[in-house]
Amino acid sequence: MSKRIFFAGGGTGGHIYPSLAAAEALEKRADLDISFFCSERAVDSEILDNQPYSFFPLPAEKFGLNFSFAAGFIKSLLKSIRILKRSKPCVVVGCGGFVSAPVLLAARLLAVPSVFINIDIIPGRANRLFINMCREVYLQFEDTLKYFDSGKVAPLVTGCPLRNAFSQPEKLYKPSFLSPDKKLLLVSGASSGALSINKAMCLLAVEFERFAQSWQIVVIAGRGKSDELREVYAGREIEAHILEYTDQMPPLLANASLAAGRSGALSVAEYAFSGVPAVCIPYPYHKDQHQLLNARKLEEKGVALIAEDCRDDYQSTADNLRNSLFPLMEDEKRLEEMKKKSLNLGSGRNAAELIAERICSF
Ligand SMILES: CC(=O)N[C@H]1[C@@H](OP(=O)(O)OP(=O)(O)OC[C@H]2O[C@@H](n3ccc(=O)[nH]c3=O)[C@H](O)[C@@H]2O)O[C@H](CO)[C@@H](O)[C@@H]1O
Repeated sequence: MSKRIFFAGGGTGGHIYPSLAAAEALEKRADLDISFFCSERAVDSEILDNQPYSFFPLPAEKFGLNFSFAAGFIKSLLKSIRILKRSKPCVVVGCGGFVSAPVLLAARLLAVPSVFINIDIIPGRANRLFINMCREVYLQFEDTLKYFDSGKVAPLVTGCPLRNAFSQPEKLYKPSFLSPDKKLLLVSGASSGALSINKAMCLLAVEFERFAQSWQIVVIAGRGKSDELREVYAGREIEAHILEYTDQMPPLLANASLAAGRSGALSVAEYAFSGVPAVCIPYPYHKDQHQLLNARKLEEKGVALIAEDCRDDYQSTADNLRNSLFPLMEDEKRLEEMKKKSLNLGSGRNAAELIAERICSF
C-alpha cells in the first residue's frame, strides 16, 4: 500500500503553490498517495481542481477573537481528525494560511508527525505556535531561524520551493496573446489582486502611451476586479492585456522584461528565479510589514526597486510607481544589468527536492 501524505494550507496562492511544488518533487521519488486540506475560498479549489490530488476544503477562517473564527476552527479540527484517522498518513505538511493550524493540531492529537514549509520572512504568530509542534520546518530565508525554538523543531533553510513549470523550458513558451516584438511589463496584485495597484495603473494609463512602440503590458487584476482597468485601457495606444487570474505565470514571468507588483514571499522568489527585475509594491496593511522586508531582500541585491503603496491615496501610489517604473522602461542597459544580477536566491526546484527528500524520510 502506498504511503499517504497530507498537505495543509490555503486561502491564497502563496499558501498552496509551495506545497504543490513539494508534491511534484515527492511524486518522482516514491509511490505516494498525496492529498490536500485547503480553505473553502474559490482560489484554492481553482488551483487544486487542475491537479491530480484529492483535496478537502475546511471551514477555517482568518484568526480573530470572535465566534466565527472559533466555530470554523473547531469544525475544521473535527473534520481533519476524522479524515486523518481514516487515512493514517505518515506525515502532515503545513504550509500556512488559516487552514494549517487546525490540521496540525489534529495531527498532534493523533500522534501523526508533522512538518511545515514556511516561506515568509516573519512567520505569523499563530503559525509560530503550531510550527513549534512540528518535527521540522523548512525556511526560505535564513533570517527566519530566530523565530523558532530549535530545541522543539528542527529548522532547515531550503529556499522557496517553486513549481516544476518554472524550470521546464517547454513550459516557458511565449503566450499566444502577446505580441512577439514588444517587451513585456507584467503587473500583478498576486493571487487576490490589489485594488491600489489597479487604481494606480488606471491613473497612469495615458502616460503609458509613450511606451506603446516597444512595450506591452499585462495586468493581473484579481477576480472580479478588472472592469475599471478594461474600461480605462480600451482604445488606448498602449497594448494592454487585463487578466483576472492566470495559470500561465511561469511563461509570463519567463517572457517579462520587467515586473511590478506585490512582494509576497512566493512572488519575490519567482521574480528572482525567473531573472526578472522588479518594482515591488509591498502590501502596506500587515503589522509586521513582511512584504517590505521581502522587497528589501531583492533591493539589496540590486534586482528590484520599491514603490510605496500609500493605501487610499491612489494618486501618491501612482506617482511612486511611475517614478520607479518609467526610468527603468526607458533604460534598456540598466534593465539588462539588473537582469544579470537577478540571481536565484536559493529557491526553485532544489528547494522542492530538498523538502521532498526530508518528507520522504517520515
Ligand atoms: C496580502 C497577503 O496577505 N499576502 C500574503 C500571501 O500572498 P499571496 O499568496 O497573495 O502572494 P504570493 O506572492 O506569496 O504568491 C502568489 C502566487 O500566486 C501565483 N499567481 C498569482 C496571480 C495569478 O494570476 N496567477 C498565479 O499563478 C503567483 O505566481 C504566486 O505563485 O501569502 C504569502 C505567503 O505566505 C505572504 O508572503 C503574503 O504577504
